[in-house]
Amino acid sequence: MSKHFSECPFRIGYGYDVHQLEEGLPLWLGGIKITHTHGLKGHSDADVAIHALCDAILGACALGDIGKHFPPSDEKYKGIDSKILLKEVIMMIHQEGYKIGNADLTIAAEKPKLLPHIDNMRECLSNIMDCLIDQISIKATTTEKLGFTGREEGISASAIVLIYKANED
Ligand SMILES: Nc1ccn([C@@H]2O[C@H](COP(=O)(O)O)[C@@H](O)[C@H]2O)c(=O)n1
Ligand SMILES: C[C@@]1(CO)OP(=O)(O)OP(=O)(O)OC[C@H]1O
Repeated sequence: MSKHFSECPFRIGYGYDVHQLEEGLPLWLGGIKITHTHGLKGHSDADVAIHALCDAILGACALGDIGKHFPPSDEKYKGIDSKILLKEVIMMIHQEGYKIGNADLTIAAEKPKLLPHIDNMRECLSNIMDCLIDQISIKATTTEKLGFTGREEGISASAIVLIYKANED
């Protein structure tokens, strides 16, 4: 069911997510698997960066959040690849007539070093999001050993997204 949006052709959205680190789990971040001693725990593959991004995109369209569309209580999402969820979210905004303008993400992780993986993540996400790599920015930061990210208990991610109304012809 299509919603009635305001006349403004641009909308922005913000998303934030946290997942706990556990030894021995695979680490999925920004759609790619990264070699590390610990991975993130969740009902899905726990890709915290994709989850923040999905929430930002859904937020831009006032469509709720990922938990509303893909409930963690539903067995069908157990272990699911978050790239599948992102693709579904993109389809939802396309249905409303919107496309991705740009997205900017920050991942807070004490370890591992993410810089060598950032461009692979951007390429992976831009392919799913039907946009160019330069429309996706991903940054990494430590939290200087402070807080739960600093103690390597978890990783957080935040995302901001601009979407625009695409021409109908
Ligand atoms: N997991 C991380 C965290 C940070 N980086 C890169 O290091 C730079 C410095 O980090 P600070 O937290 O000291 O500001 C940061 O700008 C990133 O380029 C990283 O690669 N992986
Ligand atoms: C991705 C979903 C899928 O069930 O589960 P989790 O991996 O637990 O992730 P979270 O960010 O806690 O919640 C969102 C859920 O939609």
